[in-house]
Amino acid sequence: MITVRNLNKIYPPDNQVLSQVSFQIDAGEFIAVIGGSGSGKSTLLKCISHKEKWSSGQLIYDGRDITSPGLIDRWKLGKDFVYIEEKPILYRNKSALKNVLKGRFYQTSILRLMTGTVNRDEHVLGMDYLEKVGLLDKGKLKAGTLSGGEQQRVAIAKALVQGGKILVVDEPVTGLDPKSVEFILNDFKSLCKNQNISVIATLHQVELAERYATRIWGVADGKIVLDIPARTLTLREKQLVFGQS
Ligand SMILES: Nc1ncnc2c1ncn2[C@@H]1O[C@H](COP(=O)(O)OP(=O)(O)OP(=O)(O)O)[C@@H](O)[C@H]1O
Repeated sequence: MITVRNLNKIYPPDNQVLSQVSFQIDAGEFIAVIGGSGSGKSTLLKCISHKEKWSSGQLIYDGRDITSPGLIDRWKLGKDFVYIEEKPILYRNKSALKNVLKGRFYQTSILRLMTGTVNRDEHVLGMDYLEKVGLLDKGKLKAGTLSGGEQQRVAIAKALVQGGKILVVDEPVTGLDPKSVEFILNDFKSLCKNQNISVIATLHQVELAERYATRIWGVADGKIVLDIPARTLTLREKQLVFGQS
């Protein structure tokens, strides 16, 4: 579904953060990205989701080379690839439901976008997605009053309403309590399995990557040095990714 060849990212003037990164991603994969601090994980995620401009590299998506996307390709990239940051940007004073429905941007008329009105069908749709992430009873609450884990789940529901096919999520469970961690990672697992969505998420705890993901990427010095189906890593593999300690 996605093929990336020789992706390079250089921050000016000469900080090469990603070097010659190549990979393929299939629909339905849950890829956990692990690696030491400063190894380039976030930069890789931002490049995959086109939040950051690439310095060079080739991108093939759904069989089309869109390395230099035109207007329509850019629209498709914006709809299909959703980047969710550690602390998702939500409208804090708007309800969880209204935040989720912001994902309808790509399907809503300009008039309704401007007036912010929500019709019955949209209301039901938004509540359906809130139910999928276990927040049915929180739809009316202001996003700013929700916990960190609940805000993450609102952002996930919004991405699903948008019709996102590739969720790129930076540190989705950092700082969350164990119950929220389990909820979110199980949610990713079932989205991949049941809806063929691909999830690429950085995880700081190797055990979580081993337990929940289908594939593990280990990043060191701006390269993917480990790319394996998820399983318990050997000591040697951990050393390859994190160095000797
Ligand atoms: N906007 C930027 N401008 C210049 N350099 C940057 C920028 N963003 C990241 N970098 C550099 O890229 C390198 C990798 O950063 P990145 O955030 O991708 O690492 P990371 O593996 O996600 O780290 P962490 O686990 O600590 O979040 C760092 O040396 C950082 O200073």
